[in-house]
Amino acid sequence: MFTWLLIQRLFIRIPSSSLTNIRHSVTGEPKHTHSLVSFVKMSIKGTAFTNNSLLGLSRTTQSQSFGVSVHPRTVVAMVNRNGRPESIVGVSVDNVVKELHAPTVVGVVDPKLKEHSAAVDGGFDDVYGGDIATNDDFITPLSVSVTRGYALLRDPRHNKGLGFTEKERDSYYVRGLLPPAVVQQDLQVKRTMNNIRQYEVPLHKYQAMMDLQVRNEQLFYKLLIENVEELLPIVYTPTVGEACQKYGSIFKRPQGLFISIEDKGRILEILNNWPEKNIQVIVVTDGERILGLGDLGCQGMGIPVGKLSLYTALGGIHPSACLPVTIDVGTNNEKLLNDEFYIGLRQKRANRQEYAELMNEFMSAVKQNYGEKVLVQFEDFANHNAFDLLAKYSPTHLVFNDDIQGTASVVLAGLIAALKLVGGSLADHRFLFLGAGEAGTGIAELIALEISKQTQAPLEEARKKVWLVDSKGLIVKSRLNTLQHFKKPWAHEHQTVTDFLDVVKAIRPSVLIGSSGVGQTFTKEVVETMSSFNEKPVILALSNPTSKSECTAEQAYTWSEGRAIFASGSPFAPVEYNGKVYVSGQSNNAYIFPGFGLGLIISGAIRIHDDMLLAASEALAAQVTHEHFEKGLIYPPFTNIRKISARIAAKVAAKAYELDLATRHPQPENLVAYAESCMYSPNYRKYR
Ligand SMILES: O=C([O-])CC(=O)C(=O)O
Ligand SMILES: [Mg+2]
Repeated sequence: MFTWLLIQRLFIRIPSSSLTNIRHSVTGEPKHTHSLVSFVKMSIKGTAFTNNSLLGLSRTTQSQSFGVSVHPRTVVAMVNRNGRPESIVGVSVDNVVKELHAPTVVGVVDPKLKEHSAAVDGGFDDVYGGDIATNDDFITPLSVSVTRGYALLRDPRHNKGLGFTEKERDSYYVRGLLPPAVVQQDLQVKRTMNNIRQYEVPLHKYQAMMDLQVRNEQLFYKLLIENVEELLPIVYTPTVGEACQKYGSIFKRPQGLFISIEDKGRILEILNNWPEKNIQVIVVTDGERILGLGDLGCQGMGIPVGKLSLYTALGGIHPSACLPVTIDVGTNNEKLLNDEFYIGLRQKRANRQEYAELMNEFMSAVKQNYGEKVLVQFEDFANHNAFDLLAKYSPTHLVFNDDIQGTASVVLAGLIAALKLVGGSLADHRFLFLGAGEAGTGIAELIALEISKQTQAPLEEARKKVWLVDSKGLIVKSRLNTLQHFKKPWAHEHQTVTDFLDVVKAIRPSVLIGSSGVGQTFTKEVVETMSSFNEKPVILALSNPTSKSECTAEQAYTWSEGRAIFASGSPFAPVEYNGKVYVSGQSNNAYIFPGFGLGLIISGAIRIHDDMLLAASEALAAQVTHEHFEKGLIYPPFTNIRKISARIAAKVAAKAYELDLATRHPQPENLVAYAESCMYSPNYRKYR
C-alpha cells in the first residue's frame, strides 16, 4: 500500500510537458492475460498508444473504450521497476479508461486498483459490483484536473482571477487575458465583501454570492469562512428560502444534478455526467417540504446547494467531493405549475410506486458509483417519505436525515447546555412540542434516548417526559388508531386537548419547542403562561425561515420579561430589553451536519448509529463556555465553527471506532488534530 500512496503523490507533481506527449510515450502489446494492474507495473516500450492496442487487456467487457472498467478519476500509469511512474496512459472518465487529452493535467492513482486486482486475481471485475470504497479511500480527494488558458479563467474550481501571480500567468497561458494588476487573495476578499455589502436586498447578496461560487470557488469559500456570521443568513436560512421560491427567475448556471422521473432507467448515466467522480457527500431533496415553505418542486435545489456549501465552509469537506441533487417527480404547488418561469417538470407529483422506484434506482446508482461510504443526506422531504426513506436505506447505506437527526442533535446540544442555566437534569424537565413531524419526533426521540441512558429507565418511560401537539391537538392515547406511525410512541394517557394554549396550561412544560413550520404560534399568552410557572422558560422557535418562526427573539424576551432562554432556527439580531442586550442562539442543524459528516468521512464509517448523534450533541454542548452562558447563549457563536466542527467530527469518529462501524484503520491518535488536518482550505495554492 505504501508504494501506491507514494505513487499517488508523485503523480500530482508530474509536469504537464510529460503529459502532453503521453500518446507517443505509451506503447506496447500487453498480453491478454495481463490485468490492468500488472500492465501498470510494466515498463513497455514500443509504438503509439491507441485504444485498440489496449483492448487485449480486458477480462471483462469489451464494450467500453478499453474494455476495462476502473474506478472514476483513476489515472492509469506505467511505472518502472522501482515503482516510479514513467508515463500516464489514460484517465478514467465515466468509469472507463480514456485517453488523456492535453492540456488536462491529472493526478490520482486510485489504490482500489490494487485491491481489485487482489480480489479478482489480478484482473478487474465490475467496479459497480460491490463495496469498492474500502479503507484506502482518500479523505480529501487528491485529484487535480486543471485546464489552462482561457478555459482556466472559466473554471470556477481553479480560477483565481486577478489572484494569478506573474509566474502563473505565464505557465497557465493566461497572460493578456487579465488586466496587469496582481491582487492578493485577502484584498480580493475585502473588495468582494465591499461589493456584497452594497446590496441592500438579501436576495441580491445571495445572487452575488452564487455568481462568485460559479466564478471563483476558492474566493467564495474564503469569504464565507472569514465572514461566516454575516454570510450564513445569505447563503443559508433565511435568504436561501426566498431564493428557492424565486429559483426559476434567478437560475443562471446549474450547481447540482437534476434527476427527473422522466430519467427513470438512466440515473447511473446521469450521475456520470457530473464532472466530479470522487464524491463523498450527497445532499438530496425532492423539494416537497422546503424549510417551512412547503412544496417548491424542482426549485428546492437551492437547499442542497446551500447545505453543501456549509459542508465545505463549516466542515471542511472538499467542494469537489460534494454533490447536490434534486429529484424532480413533479410538484403539487399550483402556483409554480402556472408560473411561466418554473424550471421543473410541469406535472403533479408522481404516485407512491413510481416515486419509490425512482428513489430506489437513485440509491442503488449512488452506491454503485461512489461506493459504500458515500454519505447521502436527505433534506427537506415531506414527513411520510422522510421517515420511510430513512428506515428503508439505513440498513444498507450511509444515510442521514438532517431534518430528523441533525435537528435532533443540535436541539439536544442546546438543551444540555441550557441545563447549566436552568438547573436539573434532562429527566427533571418536561418537554412540549408544537409540531410532530420530522424535527419534532426526531428531537423527542433523541431526548428520550438520552434520558433513558442517563437514568437507566426504559425508553418507553423516558418518552413520557415528552409531549407533542400536531394540527389536531395534543397527541394522546385515544387518538392512537388514527395517528401516523411516527407519532404513535408519543400518544400518552391524557384527556383530549385541542387548543394549544390549553395544552401549555395542562402540561406545564419547562421546555417549549416549535417545529411545525407555522409562524407566530407562540403567542403572547403562550409565552406569558410559560413564564408564569417557570423561572427561566426554555423556548425554542425552530421553524424556518424567519417568517415561519414561532415567535421572534424580541417577543420571547419581552413577553417573558427577559427571563426566557431563547434560540431559533433562523437567526435574530440581538434584542435590547429594559436596558439589557439579549443575544439569542441559532438552533440550526448547520452546527451539526458539517462536523458530523466530517467525522463519518475521516473514520470511513459505513453506517450511522444514534449514539453518534448523542456524541455530536455532547461535543457541541461542551463548546459553550462560561462567557456564552453569561449572555444567555446555549450555543457557541458560529465564528469558531470550523474548530467546533473538528471537535464534533472527532467525537463522531471516536464513536464510529467504538461501535466498530469505522473502516479506516488504524484509528488516528489525536482525532481532533486529524480532523483539522483533513479540512479543505480555500487559500490559493500552486497547481503544479
Ligand atoms: O435549513 C435549515 O435552516 C434547517 C433545516 O434543515 C430546515 O429548516 O429544514
Ligand atoms: Mg432541512
